Amino acid sequence: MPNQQLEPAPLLDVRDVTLQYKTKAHLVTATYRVSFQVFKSDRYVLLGPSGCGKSTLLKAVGGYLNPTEGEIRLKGKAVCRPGPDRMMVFQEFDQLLPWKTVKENVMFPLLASGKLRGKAAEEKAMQYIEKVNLAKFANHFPHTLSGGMKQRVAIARGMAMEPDVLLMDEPYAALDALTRRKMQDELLQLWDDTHFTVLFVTHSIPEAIKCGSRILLLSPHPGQVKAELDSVPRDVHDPNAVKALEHEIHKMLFADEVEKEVQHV
Ligand SMILES: Nc1ncnc2c1ncn2[C@@H]1O[C@H](COP(=O)(O)OP(=O)(O)OP(=O)(O)O)[C@@H](O)[C@H]1O
Repeated sequence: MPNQQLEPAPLLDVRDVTLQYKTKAHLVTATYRVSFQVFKSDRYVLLGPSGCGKSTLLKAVGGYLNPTEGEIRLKGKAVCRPGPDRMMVFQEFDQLLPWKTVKENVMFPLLASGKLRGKAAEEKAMQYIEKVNLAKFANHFPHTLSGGMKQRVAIARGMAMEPDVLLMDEPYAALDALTRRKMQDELLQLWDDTHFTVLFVTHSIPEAIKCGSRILLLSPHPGQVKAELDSVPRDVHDPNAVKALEHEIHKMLFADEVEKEVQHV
């Protein structure tokens, strides 16, 4: 038998996906024929200007919105509804249940989905609460935590389900710059520990380069794929390489606007 080198199958395959919202007065096309593939352990970033459909794409991968055109497959199976194999972390701080402690919040989806029960759910929850450095706060209620800590609980809750892919919608958008940087470092540390697969939405170019391994650039509304790039590998500590990629991405994202501006002059 010839020794065939097979390409690994993508974990997530988004193919020619057009997403639309039907309102009473309008039909809004959020993305137009977007395709990309996410492989196991990718830190895959959707990057683009406000309104280009990043959150809508994430919602569709989450199964909350079905494509008008195209198809989304996870491990080869078409996505058509939400499922515990895709856990979503939102940007809002108040995504935790205020009447439950940190531990109870993290246990909640494990119990509600029937994935684990009793002591096993508690142990799994504690394992991830420790990973996000909140063991001391396991019995605290959300209102006693800072915004960054609440966000870590939300991440622990998503990760405890051990989904095939963790979906994060601008998870740090509402944090101050210092906490944001700390949270980005923590995300990367968690990734070093567990190599989870994450699909991450941001409109920050530096955040995409820092946190992502692959970056999909989307055009302004309606979002179409402009390019797909590798980020700067994390073992390359050359600030010039980062600056050069930032510049390249900026040029690609805003090239049309520059052309328009030039025409106006
Ligand atoms: N529920 C909705 N009903 C109608 N139109 C919507 C709805 N949600 C989003 N849109 C529209 O779809 C387009 C894409 O929105 P989306 O929120 O996905 O963009 P985004 O890239 O995530 O933006 P941002 O970076 O500002 O969060 C926008 O034109 C938006 O106005």
